[in-house]
Amino acid sequence: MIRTRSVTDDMIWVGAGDRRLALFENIFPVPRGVSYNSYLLLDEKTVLFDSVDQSVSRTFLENVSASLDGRSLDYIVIDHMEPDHCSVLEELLSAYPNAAVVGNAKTFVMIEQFYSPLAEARRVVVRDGETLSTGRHCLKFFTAPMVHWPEVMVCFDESNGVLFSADAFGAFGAMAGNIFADELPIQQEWLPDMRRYYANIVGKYGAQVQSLFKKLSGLDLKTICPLHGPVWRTERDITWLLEKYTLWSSYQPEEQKVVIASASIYGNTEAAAERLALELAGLGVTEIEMYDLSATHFSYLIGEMFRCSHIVLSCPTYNGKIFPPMRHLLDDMRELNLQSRTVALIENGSWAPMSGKLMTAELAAMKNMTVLEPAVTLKSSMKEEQAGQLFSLAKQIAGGLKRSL
Ligand SMILES: Cc1cc2nc3c(=O)[nH]c(=O)nc-3n(C[C@H](O)[C@H](O)[C@H](O)COP(=O)(O)O)c2cc1C
Repeated sequence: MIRTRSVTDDMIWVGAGDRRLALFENIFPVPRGVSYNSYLLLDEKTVLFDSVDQSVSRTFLENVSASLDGRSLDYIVIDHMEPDHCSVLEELLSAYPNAAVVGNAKTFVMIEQFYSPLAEARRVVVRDGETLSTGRHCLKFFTAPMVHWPEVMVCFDESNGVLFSADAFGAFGAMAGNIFADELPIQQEWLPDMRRYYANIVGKYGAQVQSLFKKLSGLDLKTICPLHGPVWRTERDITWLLEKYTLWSSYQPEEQKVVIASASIYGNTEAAAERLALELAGLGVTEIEMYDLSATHFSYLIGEMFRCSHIVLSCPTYNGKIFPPMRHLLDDMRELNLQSRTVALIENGSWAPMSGKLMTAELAAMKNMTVLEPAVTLKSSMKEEQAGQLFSLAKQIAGGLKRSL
């Protein structure tokens, strides 16, 4: 049964959604599912842009076959070799024996690493800036190294302004019929999962995303077709999307807001974090998010940290170290290159509190982090006499927020 949608008059979305997957990359929760997008261009030559994950291969192969409607497949463009887009490659190659694979030199190295050797006759090697004519359409390829993986490239259709953007501009979440951003509640429902996807999957590579933007500047982008999530086709949506990506890739906060990352074993450190939130609220700060690190997957925190200008890290000492959930979060903050945030610290310990000093050292290894002084130190639990210290911290945060508003 065919389950496709037309994107342009001669290009079809032939992808599929997976709502059963618990963890994307076996690590990121996807409660709204995920889509694997693939697109078929029906020009004088037929071109398939990327493919899908094994889990949706049956739907996908049916979609391709029905959309080709008896025609043969001439090209399979591989913008990204990650298995969630390529694990059906061998099935495609045997189902369509005349199809040649279009990729760059690095693509073909990875094909051989993951799969069987590919005959020379079935390879079309493209370099950065090269074009391929398919009849009415002219496809231009731009390498985009480390916009997730080293072999990544994007493909711009010069004849109609469609950009096949690989993992860039992707999102977690499976679509239900409405595959276009202008049909979906993007700001209300999709934005948190777009940001979480960007921050956790591509966040580390802000500089590489910016380099890709430079290559694409001057192109008239009419439609953006990513490998996950909605297709973008209105000028207003594309402008909004590019603005978000400009902020995220330059590690600028989207909003003047506070996110409190609370780690706690028995609740005493958490109580102090809650008191800080109340002091902030008392000072007129309206948008405060607080998460328990043991109950919330770190990817949500990373998403929130890419959004918010101010971060509070609240954590007890554990065997002379930082309590492990916070350690994991700090590791990820550094790995994903999070930078240019203001951070306040609350530490705790019953005999030798160390978590504040250790968190400060971790933050010093990140770029342009401002740590507010002094951190609040608790000895087991917060006493009312310490309320003044939390109030001072809240005043510094609120003052900073107001200055940047
Ligand atoms: C397994 C374990 C190891 C701990 N290690 C330390 C430590 O090395 N230094 C210290 O001062 N406190 C240590 N503590 C004590 C806690 O940091 C302290 O009781 C703190 O108040 C707990 O805060 P909470 O109520 O937010 O969980 C440890 C507690 C546990 C359960």
